[in-house]
Amino acid sequence: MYNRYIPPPKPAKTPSQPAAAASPASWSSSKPYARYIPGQTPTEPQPPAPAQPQRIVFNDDDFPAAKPSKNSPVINGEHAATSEGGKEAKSKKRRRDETDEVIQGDPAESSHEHQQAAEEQVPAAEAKPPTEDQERRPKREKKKKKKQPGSPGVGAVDDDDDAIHKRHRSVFEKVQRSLQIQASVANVDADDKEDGAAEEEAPEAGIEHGLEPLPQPEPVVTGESKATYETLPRWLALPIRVAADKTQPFTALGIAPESAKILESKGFKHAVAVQTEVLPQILSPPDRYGDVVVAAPTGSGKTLSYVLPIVNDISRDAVTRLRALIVLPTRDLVQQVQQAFETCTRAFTANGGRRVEIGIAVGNRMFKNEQSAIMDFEQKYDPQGYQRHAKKRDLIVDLDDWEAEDNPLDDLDVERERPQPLPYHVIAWKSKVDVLICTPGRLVEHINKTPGFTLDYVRWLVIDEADKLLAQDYQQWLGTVLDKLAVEKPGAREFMTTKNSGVRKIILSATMTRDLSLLNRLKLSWPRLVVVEGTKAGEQTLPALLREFAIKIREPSLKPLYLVDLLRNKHMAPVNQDYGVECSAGSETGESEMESESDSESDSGSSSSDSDSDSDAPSFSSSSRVDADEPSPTKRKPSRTTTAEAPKFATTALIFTKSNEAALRLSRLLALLAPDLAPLIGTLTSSTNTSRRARALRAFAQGRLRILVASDLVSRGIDLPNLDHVVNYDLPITETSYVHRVGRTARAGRPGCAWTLLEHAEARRFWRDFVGEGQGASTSIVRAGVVERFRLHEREEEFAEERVRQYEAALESLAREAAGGGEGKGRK
Ligand SMILES: Nc1ncnc2c1ncn2[C@@H]1O[C@H](COP(=O)(O)OP(=O)(O)OP(=O)(O)O)[C@@H](O)[C@H]1O
Repeated sequence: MYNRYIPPPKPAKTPSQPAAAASPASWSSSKPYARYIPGQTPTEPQPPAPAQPQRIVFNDDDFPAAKPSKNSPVINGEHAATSEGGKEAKSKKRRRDETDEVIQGDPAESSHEHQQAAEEQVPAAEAKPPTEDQERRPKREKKKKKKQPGSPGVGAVDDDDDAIHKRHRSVFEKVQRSLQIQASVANVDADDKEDGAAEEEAPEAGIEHGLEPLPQPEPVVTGESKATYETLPRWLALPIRVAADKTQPFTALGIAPESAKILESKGFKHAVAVQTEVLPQILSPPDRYGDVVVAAPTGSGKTLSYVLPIVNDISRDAVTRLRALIVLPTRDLVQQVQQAFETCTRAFTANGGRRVEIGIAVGNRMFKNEQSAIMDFEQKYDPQGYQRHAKKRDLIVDLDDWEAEDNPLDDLDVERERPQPLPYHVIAWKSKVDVLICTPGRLVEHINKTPGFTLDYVRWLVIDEADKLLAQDYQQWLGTVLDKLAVEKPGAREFMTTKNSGVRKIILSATMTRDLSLLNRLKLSWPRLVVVEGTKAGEQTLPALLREFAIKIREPSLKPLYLVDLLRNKHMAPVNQDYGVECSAGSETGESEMESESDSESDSGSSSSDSDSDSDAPSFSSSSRVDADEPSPTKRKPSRTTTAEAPKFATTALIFTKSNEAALRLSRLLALLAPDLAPLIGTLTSSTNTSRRARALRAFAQGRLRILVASDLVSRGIDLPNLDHVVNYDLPITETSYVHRVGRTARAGRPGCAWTLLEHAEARRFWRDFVGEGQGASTSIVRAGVVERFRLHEREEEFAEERVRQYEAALESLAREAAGGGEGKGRK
């Protein structure tokens, strides 16, 4: 900021004063700096004219090259930045400023001056500070002269000399102050370095150069206040909780006694926890309506909780129409749920209800065959409709001659393949099924391509394994289906047991998402969330009777040998009563040892495993068909391999690998390393064709296969009756995946064991993310017990050389087979 000084009125000058000052001698003064003197009036004696009479010019030597500065003020229309000559040049500019302009009071400028002045090294003796008035006066006078160019010069020159002196003093004073400040700053820095800690210096008295800190707003105080509102919708924040051990007779839940009796004969004596809450939510008229979301652990009986009420409802309808859509992520699950529906249908038929027709839609058979399995037609007399049809058909015939490649009416190909009506008749389509159980992709295909396929009458939509299906929206299936379900046809969606109409959605998973953006896509109406007690939002609860073990793999290159040893270990024993042996983990003495368990007596090679199974355990899985021509899994014989002696592998195990390829390879390697187990090993991958998979599952249920090597294809939903052991040969990627994998055992209130093989690099992740142990650990998995560390081998030297050689030979053999020449190619 520049303030102009307004001096008091100037006294009149005597004629003698200006003459001396204006003489040429005064120009050659020894003073280092001279001052611009305006042109003289013609009446006065003229001094020898300098080259540039308007201004004193300084030698370039005095001002080495300087960089332009944008802060430099404009002088005579020429920016100071254009002058060259380094810092001295700035001084020059500054001096010009001082003589040509009155510039005062700008602290920043003042600071700049200090620096310049310091560089000039002016003797301290001259540094007597003038008063402010003295300092300003010459400038003011100079201004005045500028305004009156013709005024006499001698007195003015004297005044100017004084002013110059004063001005110099002012500059020197500033230099002194500046030097003092620099010295004090340097001292502080030195002290700081010496002490190793910065100490607060008392503020330097004197000029602050306008560097006071800007006023700052008050710091925001971040308290630990809690939100006064719930971020989740009410139905999600306040679920309906049901105790895990709750049971109730089916009759108390609205199931007719005759049906309950049939269910009991199938092994379903009473409703288990999740069913006790979900059945009334769906069955009871008329106050209960709206959608139901179910989050309950693996193997807790979620399937029956929707199958029973849906069959109960539909069995009251007189006509077969597509009333229910059940969407599942895999074909194997579709077949398994089909079995559950068949079982329940029998129960309700016994009660006098209409037989509910069940259909499936998966990608493992010809689409045409599937179409004809779910849709039927009849000829209906309708002359007008026939006319319309004939017109359309003629159009198609004409188009047949049209050989354009991009025939815009190619869509009518579908029309061509339709059955043709009799004269004066039309084709009336009708559904052959009441319930369609399907994978999402195939469902969309039927919606788009199957003549007469309509969702107009659908009033139940079930999405099982919902978190998976929502996360991967195959062919935008959900949007397509919901759009179709939004179509209202009067009376089409009326429920038989209530006065309600519309579509009811049942959404289930053991690892239900709480992601609202995903749940919102379901367009739920009046939803209720049912959870089994103990499950909190975001938690994934493991079955209560599951025991988990972790095995350290010291030599990852020999991992398959560890697996063989685990399978042969005495702790790898039957844990379900079908085999007549209690859970044996940690129950035997021998070379293997449970690190955290004391041993107790039991014999994994118990002869009781030879006896026929006599369990009442119910099951409706595809692998346990109850067809007349096949033995019931609940009455199964343990195995053809079971003899009077102890079986080679008395228990059952499902081994998970990271990929299809890994599963196929491990399966073959196991057979090579343990030839005696080879006939008991099966493989389940998505690259195995569906009928083979179904055969393997059936063989497993019947005990002909006892070891299944699988990819994550079967990690969800698959119900393998009496599966004793799950082995994580490869560590799963997510907690959710772990929960589903190990949840293949310890189902429906039975015990089971899960074994995880851990290479060194995986151990940390496992204990931290899946178990919740160690620094920074956190897991969403909730377990009743602890994960036990299990040591397979006692000796330091785990595998004898001979075994390692055998292993290498097996690997070579595998490589030969992979190259196409091996014998074992194409096995199970
Ligand atoms: N009321 C019941 N009484 C006895 N057993 C039952 C009952 N309900 C279901 N089960 C049995 O429990 C087992 C697991 O049932 P289900 O497959 O429905 O579990 P789930 O909760 O769907 O598991 P996942 O989440 O793994 O799919 C099945 O073998 C089934 O036969």
